[in-house]
Amino acid sequence: MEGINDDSNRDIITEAAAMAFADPHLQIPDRYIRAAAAGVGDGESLELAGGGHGEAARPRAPGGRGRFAWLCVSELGLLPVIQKMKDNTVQFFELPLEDKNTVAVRPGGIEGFGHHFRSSAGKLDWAENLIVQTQPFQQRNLEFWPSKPPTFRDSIDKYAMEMWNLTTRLLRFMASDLGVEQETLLAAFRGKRQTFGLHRYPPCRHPEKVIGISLHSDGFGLTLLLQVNDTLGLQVSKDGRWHPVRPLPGAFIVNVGEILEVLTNGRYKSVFHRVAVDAERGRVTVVVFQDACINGLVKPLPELGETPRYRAIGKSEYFKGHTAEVLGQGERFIDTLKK
Ligand SMILES: O=C(O)CCC(=O)C(=O)O
Ligand SMILES: [Fe+2]
Repeated sequence: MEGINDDSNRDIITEAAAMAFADPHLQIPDRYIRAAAAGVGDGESLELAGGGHGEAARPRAPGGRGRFAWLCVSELGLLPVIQKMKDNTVQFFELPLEDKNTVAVRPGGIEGFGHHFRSSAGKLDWAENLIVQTQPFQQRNLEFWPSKPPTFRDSIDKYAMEMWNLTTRLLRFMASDLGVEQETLLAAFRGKRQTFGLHRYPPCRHPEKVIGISLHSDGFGLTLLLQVNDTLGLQVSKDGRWHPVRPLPGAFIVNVGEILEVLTNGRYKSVFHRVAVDAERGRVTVVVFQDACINGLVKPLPELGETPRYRAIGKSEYFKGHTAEVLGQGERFIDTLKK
């Protein structure tokens, strides 16, 4: 299977990639970024693959407007915080079930440990997850923050802060790309929810019978995904085929959520993805979701100066609609908002 970040895909470099190098506000040192673009979604999407070690490859052929759907940025000096988060996540999942169940999700609840995603694709769900809300600070519910391993809460706290910092850098870059004031985009995300999804996909000797997470697109604004190990699993849908996203050491995968698609009036696309399970090796990921809205509404940024392609909708109605989307059905709630 062709991977979206394979060399064969590296010739579709967009304007946005070029801007990643040019924008001083992003403050990502050149050496940490190699730009590569991948034809995710409609073929114009952008991927920045974080190398972190080698020389930065300059964008080769700036072309069309940058719509970035999938982006990797490397370490940014966060290494100790990232490493601690990875270690503690693995240690948590290795605990006996009774320990993990001290923070078990309650009936009808969202936060906590358990099996959070139910597939409708006729396959067995093969994952365990811990979901906790980390921002706003006042909404933290420490009942669901594991006390084992002992440094876990501190790791989550520090990682939460760093992921918000990274989000603001990315949003500044996106604002430049979109031609709006940075504050316009930042304001849509500032003070909104930040939620952690920690996932473990154990190996399965019959991988074709199980699924880690079924086909879906993310419902929040921005997703920052960190792979703890290099087991393959994440796949992106493009042109009716599934493409594996190969993990790059020291890199995040940044995924555009449906709310960001609406905010950008469809310029950035939210992509369908799913998680397959490996026959031999387990896989662990740390996923951070950043929520966004404009004065309680999900709608295109008026500052874009464009005719809105999606109708405005209240936040709670949006989440009701998105949650009702059936995993694995390949339908997106935001498509029903299109004018
Ligand atoms: O674990 C992964 O690679 C992806 C998880 C994911 O898609 C999600 O949490 O929304
Ligand atoms: Fe996802």
